[in-house]
Amino acid sequence: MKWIPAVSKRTMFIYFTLLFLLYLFYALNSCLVDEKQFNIKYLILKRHISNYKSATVRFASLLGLDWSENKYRRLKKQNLVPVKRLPDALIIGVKKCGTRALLEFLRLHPDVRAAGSEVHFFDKFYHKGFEWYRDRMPPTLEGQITMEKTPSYWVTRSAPKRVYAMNPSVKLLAVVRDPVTRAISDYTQSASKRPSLPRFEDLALVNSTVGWGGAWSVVDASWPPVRLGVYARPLRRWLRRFPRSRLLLISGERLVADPAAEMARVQEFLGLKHVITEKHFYFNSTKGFPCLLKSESRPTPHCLGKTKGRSHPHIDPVAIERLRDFYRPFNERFYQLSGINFGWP
Ligand SMILES: Nc1ncnc2c1ncn2[C@@H]1O[C@H](COP(=O)(O)OS(=O)(=O)O)[C@@H](OP(=O)(O)O)[C@H]1O
Repeated sequence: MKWIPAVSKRTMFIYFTLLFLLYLFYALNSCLVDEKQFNIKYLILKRHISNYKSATVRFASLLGLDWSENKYRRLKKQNLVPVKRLPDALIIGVKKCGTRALLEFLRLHPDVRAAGSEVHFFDKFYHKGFEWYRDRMPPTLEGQITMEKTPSYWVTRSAPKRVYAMNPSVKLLAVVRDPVTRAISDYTQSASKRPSLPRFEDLALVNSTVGWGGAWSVVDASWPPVRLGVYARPLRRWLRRFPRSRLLLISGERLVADPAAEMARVQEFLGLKHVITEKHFYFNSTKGFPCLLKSESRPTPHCLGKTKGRSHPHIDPVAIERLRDFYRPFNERFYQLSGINFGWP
């Protein structure tokens, strides 16, 4: 203990004061937080910072009255730790109308997080329960929207009731497209998996093997690619459970022709800040579709996958005309029910 007298009382006092201040700083456990509690990307991955230049930053003490709480719980209390939640919004359909494009475009928004693949909870896996469903969702911060898309919900009879049971105020989105093009797109997908599939015309029209334009050529309304284009029926089912204001119908054609304008409607509907604009898209003339300049997963320009925006086979114009005649009254009913004239020929 010979060294003690070498240190003056004054120096000891300074040392202890410094030590105490250090302890105090640790105990306060201060950290920088984004006041708008925006998102994991900003706080954790440190991406998209440019989007939030205006976000104010403050020191937030994590010191609460309950000293027993650890730092993780305090962060969680301030909603700074992402947790898995049931969806706030669902893309319920319609198959081959542009549902993937809509989801990928929405994912550009920092306040939207979505399950990557189709979950099929309300049609195939409902028996697994809501905990199973929640577990399929990406973690989100408070204020972020959790989403998933499964186009078959649109035509699943029990889906409206089941979705309502999960959350009666969930927001629903459905993309619709000219049912004739939709049917061809649906057929093209099947034909890509089964090259031996008969011609579209032979499946869409019955008794149509001899010459086009024969009076006997009738549309096979039971063939799924045709049946799915009768939008009025499923719409009526959804509207029995949900008010019209809770369902946004998106034009598949406009999503291709003017993605930014359509995404403005979508962001408005979801109560999101208008972050997705023209500057996110470019038109790829080779593909013939709008593509993304960058996204969450890729920093360089890219289009949706090979299976989106396929070229369609040539279809006999007479078969097209038959289908148009078939759909016309159903389309009219759909326009009436939805209150929107999509202007399909
Ligand atoms: N930006 C962009 N890029 C590529 N494709 C686009 C885009 N926007 C809409 N579409 C149209 O989306 C059609 C596929 O629809 P879905 O994504 O709903 O298909 S699926 O039901 O999930 O299989 C797809 O149908 P096909 O053209 O038959 O491939 C496209 O017409």
